[in-house]
Amino acid sequence: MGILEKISEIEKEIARTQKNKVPPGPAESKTGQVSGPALEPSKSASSKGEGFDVMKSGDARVALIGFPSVGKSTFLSLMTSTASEAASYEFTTLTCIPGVIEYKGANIQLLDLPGIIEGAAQGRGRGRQVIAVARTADVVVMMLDATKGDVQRSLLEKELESVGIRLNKHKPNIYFKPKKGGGISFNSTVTLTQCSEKLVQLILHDGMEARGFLEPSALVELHKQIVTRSLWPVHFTSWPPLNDTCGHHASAQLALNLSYSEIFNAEVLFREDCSPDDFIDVIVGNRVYMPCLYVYNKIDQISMEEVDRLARKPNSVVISCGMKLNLDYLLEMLWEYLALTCIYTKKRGQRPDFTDAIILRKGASVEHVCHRIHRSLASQFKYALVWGTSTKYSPQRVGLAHTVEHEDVIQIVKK
Ligand SMILES: Nc1nc2c(ncn2[C@@H]2O[C@H](COP(=O)(O)OP(=O)(O)OP(=O)(O)O)[C@@H](O)[C@H]2O)c(=O)[nH]1
Ligand SMILES: [K+]
Ligand SMILES: [Mg+2]
Repeated sequence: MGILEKISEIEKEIARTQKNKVPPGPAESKTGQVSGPALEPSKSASSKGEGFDVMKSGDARVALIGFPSVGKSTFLSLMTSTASEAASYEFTTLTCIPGVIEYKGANIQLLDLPGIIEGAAQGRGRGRQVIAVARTADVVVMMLDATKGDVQRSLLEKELESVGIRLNKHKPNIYFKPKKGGGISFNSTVTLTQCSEKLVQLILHDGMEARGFLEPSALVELHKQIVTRSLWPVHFTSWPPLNDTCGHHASAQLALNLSYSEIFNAEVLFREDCSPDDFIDVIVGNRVYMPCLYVYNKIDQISMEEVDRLARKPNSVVISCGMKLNLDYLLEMLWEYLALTCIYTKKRGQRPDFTDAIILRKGASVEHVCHRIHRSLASQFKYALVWGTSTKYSPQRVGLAHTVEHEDVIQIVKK
């Protein structure tokens, strides 16, 4: 097959599998002025912003995480006007290289990073710095080599998990409050299929409480979880050692000691059917819940069946940087995952200005809007009128603390 035929084949395949996967209701710009990405690689190599302490800039930050030589730098050079050196040898990139994607009027900071490998979280290579940068991102793009995607993906997921990064998960809806006394009060507003009051107590209490509740296989699993999440403030011992008990002594008496700080008094309310892992995340705290887009690059190297399989995976996009395939769709998905809030302003007696959106992160307030318009506006602020989904009535008078929502229209009234 010639190269052009191959490209058209892949394009057809992508059209079949991916185009209809776009989540409903994308945040279309009302102006219709969709500023496309700069697809031409830039010649001007920028040496600015090297090292890992890159200033946050623009409306959102996306970090490129992946094994060496999956095409992260090639991607940055394609999507932004920054050139990042790409080469066929591993660890070409040694620092954090920032670029900017201009899309729908937003400036999205894209960070090219060194490749990471298994053991990154323990400090292998520059893994620790890379993961620290990933923690600061609004969305992680996990770039994978389509020819070896699945293995790389699960290894990297484990690395990120181990430092408390939770991908494509929301914060578990569990109310948890340690108390001075009164024991453990446990309640749930939904039917629980993975946790029970007993298990919650077991997780909160110290060692001996656990005896008899857990099967050896469950203990082995628990132990694995604790070991893989090395940052847990959890101490775990068992006797006999778990390796010996695995499968052999099904009825062995196990002494389990699991402790964070041995919580005996707390209020626990499950508002969601969470797993024991989710609950432990809540106790430990300090977790980062982050959207992640899995991007399989180099699909020019794999069979059509494989393209099809990868394209159908959840949270996944297939691309080829080499052949510039499906990059527009990737941008659309990225925009969805960033879930930015676009606000339109309106002057008194005039129609809203839909040509110039103010782009903010989710959860932004009227005060954030003011700061975007003018530095001193918040100090002169009297009230604002808001039309849109964030208010009960349209318009509604609101104060600086009011949280705006996507596509709200706002009119600010000064003192
Ligand atoms: N066949 C093919 N090769 C690609 C594609 N994208 C990138 N490459 C090649 O893959 C190699 C590695 O690309 P880089 O952009 O340096 O990869 P990287 O992930 O930045 O690598 P490190 O910085 O070393 O971690 C280069 O030889 C690229 O030309 C693609 O879509 N198809
Ligand atoms: K490389
Ligand atoms: Mg690179």
